[in-house]
Amino acid sequence: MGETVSGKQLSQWQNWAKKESIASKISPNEVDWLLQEVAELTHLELRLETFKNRSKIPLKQSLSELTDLWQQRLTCRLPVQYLVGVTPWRKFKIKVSPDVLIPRPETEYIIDIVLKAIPESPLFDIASGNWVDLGTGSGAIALGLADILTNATIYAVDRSRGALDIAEDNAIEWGFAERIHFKQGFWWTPLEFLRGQVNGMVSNPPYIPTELIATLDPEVAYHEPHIALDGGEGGLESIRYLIESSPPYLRSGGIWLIEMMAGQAEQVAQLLACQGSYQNIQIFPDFAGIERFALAYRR
Ligand SMILES: C[S@@+](CC[C@H](N)C(=O)[O-])C[C@H]1O[C@@H](n2cnc3c(N)ncnc32)[C@H](O)[C@@H]1O
Repeated sequence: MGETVSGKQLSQWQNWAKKESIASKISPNEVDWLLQEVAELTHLELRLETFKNRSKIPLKQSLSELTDLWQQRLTCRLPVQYLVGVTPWRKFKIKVSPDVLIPRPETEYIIDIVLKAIPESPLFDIASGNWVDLGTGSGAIALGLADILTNATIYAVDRSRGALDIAEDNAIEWGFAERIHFKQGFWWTPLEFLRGQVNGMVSNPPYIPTELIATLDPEVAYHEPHIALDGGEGGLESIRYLIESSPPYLRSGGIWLIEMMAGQAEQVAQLLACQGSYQNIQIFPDFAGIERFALAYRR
């Protein structure tokens, strides 16, 4: 339930939440992130506290509800994105819930790699036709593809019904409901009808070795869905499967592009080369210079 508070009251709450955050080794900037959503104040207004002298600030949730939320952040290490219910990703504000992986800033770059990869394909019509986002989660990659490939039809697959519900909401919110088709199932399985007709497959599959999951930050290990993280023993189970299963679906010259974990590039390139159906295999670094993306073209 919302309430209207004075700027002074909000500033007091902001200061309390920031102090508690610092004591819990959580970035105090996250408090402003929450307040941007709840109080509809800008990042700058919050940082400079220019709202302090306002007599009335409407809040979508009461201060006592905000306190409860912040306690969850501090004690349960619930990611702030799940508290707020949205996260920024490329030009989108994406709805998220604990049913989906929070789309990461690194993954934004996969859409730019698609743009770099398209001119290198021998297919003149590669930017249109059928494109696929396997393991769509919140639908972030599907939205990114629909945004840059304005004449393409996107098929977005996930095994998780909860994830697809969120992804569908995001597609509707951003006006892509007509061009993104959602399917529930195991990787390519719900897309049998697209055999030999896909121009591009883009995926950010689970790639964390099972044995490492318990060592991740509690925000990730306790709250993000393990189906989105767990890449099996060694981490390459899903990537290996995508390498083996994709050739029958891709047109000759079609794009195969995935995100992977630091340290997996050499093995992924080798698996692609040994499979025999791919050519022009390339590895791309993320903004930190770490090799995180593998691209190949169907022979
Ligand atoms: C790392 S998350 C990526 C989510 C989203 N694409 C992103 O980049 O933020 C991996 C996604 O793959 C889905 N997934 C895992 N195994 C799958 C399978 N066998 N078939 C289809 N989707 C699967 C998970 O539910 C999860 O949404």
